[in-house]
Amino acid sequence: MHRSLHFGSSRRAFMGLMGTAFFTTPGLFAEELLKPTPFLTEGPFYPDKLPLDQDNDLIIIKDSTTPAVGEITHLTGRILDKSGSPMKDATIEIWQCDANAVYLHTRDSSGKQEQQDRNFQGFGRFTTGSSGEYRFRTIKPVPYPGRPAPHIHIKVKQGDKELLTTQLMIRGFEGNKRDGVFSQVRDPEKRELLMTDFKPIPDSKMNEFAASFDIVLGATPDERDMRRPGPPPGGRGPGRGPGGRPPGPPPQNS
Ligand SMILES: O=C(O)c1ccc(O)c(O)c1
Repeated sequence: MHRSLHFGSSRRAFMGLMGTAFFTTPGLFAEELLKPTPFLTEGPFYPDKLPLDQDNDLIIIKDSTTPAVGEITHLTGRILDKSGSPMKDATIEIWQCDANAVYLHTRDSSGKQEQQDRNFQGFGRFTTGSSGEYRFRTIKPVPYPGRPAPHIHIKVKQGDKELLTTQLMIRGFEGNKRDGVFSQVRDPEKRELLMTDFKPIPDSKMNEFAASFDIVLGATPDERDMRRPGPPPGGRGPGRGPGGRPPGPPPQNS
């Protein structure tokens, strides 16, 4: 009793000393679980034809000498499991519209031939090594008609398994509050987990940005289910499971 009390108070003091590092340094304390990155819909524009160049540099297609239009952004981060261990051999895919709001999808680009930036790769892939780190060079996302929150679509796979589909938003961007898709994430803490700062890189001659975004895998199907609001007043209704979703496969967002 005395021992554990003593341990408790010294642990608190230790945590105080560690400050936020305790909470933000994954893998330091195995018993601390990280908050899983929330799911968000794939949206309608995962490329229908993948580009020939699928590398992690979306600014330059193959060995072109003309870069994409837009504000160059270095997007980096780690793919972690809930206990903070890096995930090796995880493939992260990103896709986003170009600086003129055109996706690499015929349903979007066919009516926008004039405005499409043909120098933007629109889609990229990176497979992690043992550090779990990933790295992309892309553009700072821009608003899309009907999507006032600029965003980068993300999918994480391991082998044939899709582990997470989500979207990354720009922290502090004014349009975030008006975005209907992002509003599917109601919990402010979860919204926070889908935003990061896009910081100007000091002294960058090309006014580049750096954005860091760690992805934590391990959301359960219920945590991924953003479509259905909580149980209606007076009960969940017939045939609904404890998560408030009807039995059967998880809903597909469109
Ligand atoms: O619902 C839509 O129109 C829509 C458009 C673009 C997106 O990136 C998206 O996720 C949804």
